[in-house]
Amino acid sequence: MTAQLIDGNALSKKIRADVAGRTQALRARGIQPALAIVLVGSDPASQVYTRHKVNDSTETGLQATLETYPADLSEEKLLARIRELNADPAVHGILVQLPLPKHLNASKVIETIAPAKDVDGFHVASAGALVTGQPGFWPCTPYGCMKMLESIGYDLRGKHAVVIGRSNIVGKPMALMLLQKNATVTICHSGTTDLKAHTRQADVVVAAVGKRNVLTADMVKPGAVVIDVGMNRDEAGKLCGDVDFAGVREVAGWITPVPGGVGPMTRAMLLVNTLEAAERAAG
Ligand SMILES: Nc1nc(=O)c2c([nH]1)NC[C@@H]1CN(c3ccc(C(=O)N[C@@H](CCC(=O)O)C(=O)O)cc3)C=[N+]21
Repeated sequence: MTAQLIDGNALSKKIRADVAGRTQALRARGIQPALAIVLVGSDPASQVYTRHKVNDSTETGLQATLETYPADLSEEKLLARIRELNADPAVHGILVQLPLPKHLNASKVIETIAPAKDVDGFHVASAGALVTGQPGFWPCTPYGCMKMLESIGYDLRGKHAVVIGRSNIVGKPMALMLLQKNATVTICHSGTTDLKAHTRQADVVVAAVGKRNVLTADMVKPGAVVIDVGMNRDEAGKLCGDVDFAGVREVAGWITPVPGGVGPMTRAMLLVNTLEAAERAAG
């Protein structure tokens, strides 16, 4: 059996079209949804990513401004700028691109963003809202993974989901989202003994480690859904995920590719969150 592909490019296109429609409706009410992206330093990858985010936004009718600051920007100045953006009623979403230069305390910076504008979903208040099921913003990557499961009509109730990775921005929120949909959830990590024993039981595996070949065919139950959050490069410099795609696709029922899987969905969910922030502000 060869797994069916969950096409993140195609799904993100649908989501962006929906965002564009809702954005038009807001604009007709005189409200222009707006995202402020803050980039500190000149890391080339971050420059590419933030440019993508601006283009995605503009294409869907959202307004996005990219503010670039020198790498030696003081924390005091960055926090002051965030407070200004918090207070600006024309700005609905604030995204501070990560990683930040080392002299800046990333948690302090994120906690300074007003939770109502935290479209990345990284603020502790957003994390708390996810834990308790209250309205807030969900981190874009796991949120996008949930949309991928939804797109194939997958009912998580009673299913066993295994998340590999426990980061604050992917693994932990992913587990909570799966739990909210009534899956039985296991979180595996670097301290897990016998990872394969867990993944072989799983109906759904989400690989979010940041290392190649974390999940190979022998670790997957036939027919399982495999979601690959990884973003790595192989020895030829080609973008690849955490999953041995060629092997696992022969065993799994569904699989997400890299590129063209979770990445485009992450970007789409940022647009959804920004629009949602503007809709909430509009009442
Ligand atoms: N505050 C903050 N929020 C973020 O969401 C954030 C961040 N900082 N820092 C960096 C990471 C990385 N990230 C990506 C999202 C989508 C793709 C993406 O669309 N990838 C394409 C491939 C792009 C390529 O070819 O390089 C794909 O998988 O198909 C990549 C990377 C968001 N991040």
